[in-house]
Amino acid sequence: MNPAMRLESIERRFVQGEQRLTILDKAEMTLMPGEMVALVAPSGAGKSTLLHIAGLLERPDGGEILIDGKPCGTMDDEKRTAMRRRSIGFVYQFHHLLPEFSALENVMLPQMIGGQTRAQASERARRLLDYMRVGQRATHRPAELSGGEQQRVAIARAVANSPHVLLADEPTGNLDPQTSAYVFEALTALVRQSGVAALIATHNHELASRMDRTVTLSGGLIVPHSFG
Ligand SMILES: Nc1ncnc2c1ncn2[C@@H]1O[C@H](COP(=O)(O)OP(=O)(O)OP(=O)(O)O)[C@@H](O)[C@H]1O
Repeated sequence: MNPAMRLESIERRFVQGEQRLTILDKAEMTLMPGEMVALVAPSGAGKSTLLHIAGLLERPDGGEILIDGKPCGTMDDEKRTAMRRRSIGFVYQFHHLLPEFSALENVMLPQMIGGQTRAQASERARRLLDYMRVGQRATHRPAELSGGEQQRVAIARAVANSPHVLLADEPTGNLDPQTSAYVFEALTALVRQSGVAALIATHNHELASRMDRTVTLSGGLIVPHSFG
């Protein structure tokens, strides 16, 4: 089986005034299809930076990102955008849904941008919203949904184009513990059912311990993390 994503020798540095920060220093990681990996690291360690690089939103200073075996480092911006739309789904801490569109339309949009017809997009969006148990709220706009419902819609949108890699940055970070557990369960079920490879940054050790493995950032490297 080929890895869904492979990070090779990734480097990322920031210069801020006198300060030179090395966030990633020849960092390596392999994500296999269907694997659910927690990324746990202190604030400021570089979790978002890593997710942005893995998601082709930001270019590293060095190294290579392979999605489904295809190297993305030398792709121009247009090809990277196409690869991102086709192969990568994102979930953020705050849902980032488009406020003027309904839940259904929010899940339809990426599919229509990807070339699906309105009817195809609508059918899949309905199925995904039902699966996430927010089907009854399909016509609601984001402001008319609870925080947990917004996140479940955002997860449905992230997987709408059947990505091979799902990247999530604190997906339950702004939810109360009970809602957080509920949203996490729905996310896990979707990951298991779809076979997508998921890398999920979280501060929640309990949720992290329920994933297949946990990694952290140390000395610019991605290393296995164990609790305790
Ligand atoms: N564009 C930038 N310019 C300079 N420094 C940056 C830039 N982006 C991030 N950093 C620095 O890199 C470090 C890692 O930031 P990042 O947002 O990846 O951390 P994080 O682990 O996601 O933190 P948190 O858990 O607080 O969200 C931080 O110290 C941050 O200040």
